[in-house]
Amino acid sequence: MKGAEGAEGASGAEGALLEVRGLNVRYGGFHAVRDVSFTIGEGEILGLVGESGSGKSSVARALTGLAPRTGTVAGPGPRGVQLVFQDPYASLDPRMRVGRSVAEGLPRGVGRRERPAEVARLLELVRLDPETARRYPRELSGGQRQRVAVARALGARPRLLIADEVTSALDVSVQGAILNLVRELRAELGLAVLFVSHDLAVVRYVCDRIAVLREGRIVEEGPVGRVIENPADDYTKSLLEAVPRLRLFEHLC
Ligand SMILES: Nc1ncnc2c1ncn2[C@@H]1O[C@H](COP(=O)(O)OP(=O)(O)OP(=O)(O)O)[C@@H](O)[C@H]1O
Repeated sequence: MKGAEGAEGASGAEGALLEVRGLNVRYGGFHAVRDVSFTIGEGEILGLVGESGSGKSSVARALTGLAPRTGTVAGPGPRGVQLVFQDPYASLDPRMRVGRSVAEGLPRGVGRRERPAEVARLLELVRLDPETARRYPRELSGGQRQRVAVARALGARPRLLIADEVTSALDVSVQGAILNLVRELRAELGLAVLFVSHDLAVVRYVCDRIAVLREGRIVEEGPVGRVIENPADDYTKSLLEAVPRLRLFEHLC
């Protein structure tokens, strides 16, 4: 539901896919996310950055109902937003073949007979051989496992993917391939992404805009180039100074 305030001049709010206003997350007496507001447009990739403990995962989890929240979240319904976590080792059931894990993400409307073809389509979408369906997670590399987790999330045909530190558990050599996959999925499916990461090099490579979170509040938000080249906030500057390898992914562009 759109707020009644109407034209308040917030850039991008018009026609936004997701509109978050005054989001708060409290764990008992601890106030982890404080009055956070942002929008994500159709097919847009918004980076959410900040140091450990700044509240990034709490925002991601609150948007998918996994953390307690107050505030307004207007956007796609529950199936329209899917979350992919940092650790594909933990998010895939080790006793389940990949095909079954991916099939679990499909809506009920997909009949039993259509499922194998749909699973194959999803595996191809994340650049995995459909034969991968017969394998177990332990037989795959970390990058392949993360692709399986993305395939499962895509089964619900989301309009927004929340990617929470999806490259952090991977070798640097594999990170770029997963980042390229995120960009390709946006181009092919028009998927919007909330890309949560502590790594500004990663965020710079994949995002259109970034929002910087500090102690639960957004201290700066804007186009990724502007925020990284010319940060307005001292905290953003200190985050940038802590990242010695900002150019890492440029060769992939
Ligand atoms: N379930 C919980 N109960 C109590 N406190 C929590 C809970 N989850 C997170 N917190 C606290 O909320 C704050 C924000 O945590 P959150 O995981 O959202 O931060 P983050 O920026 O994602 O950090 P990291 O990158 O280390 O995961 C931290 O101080 C954390 O200890």
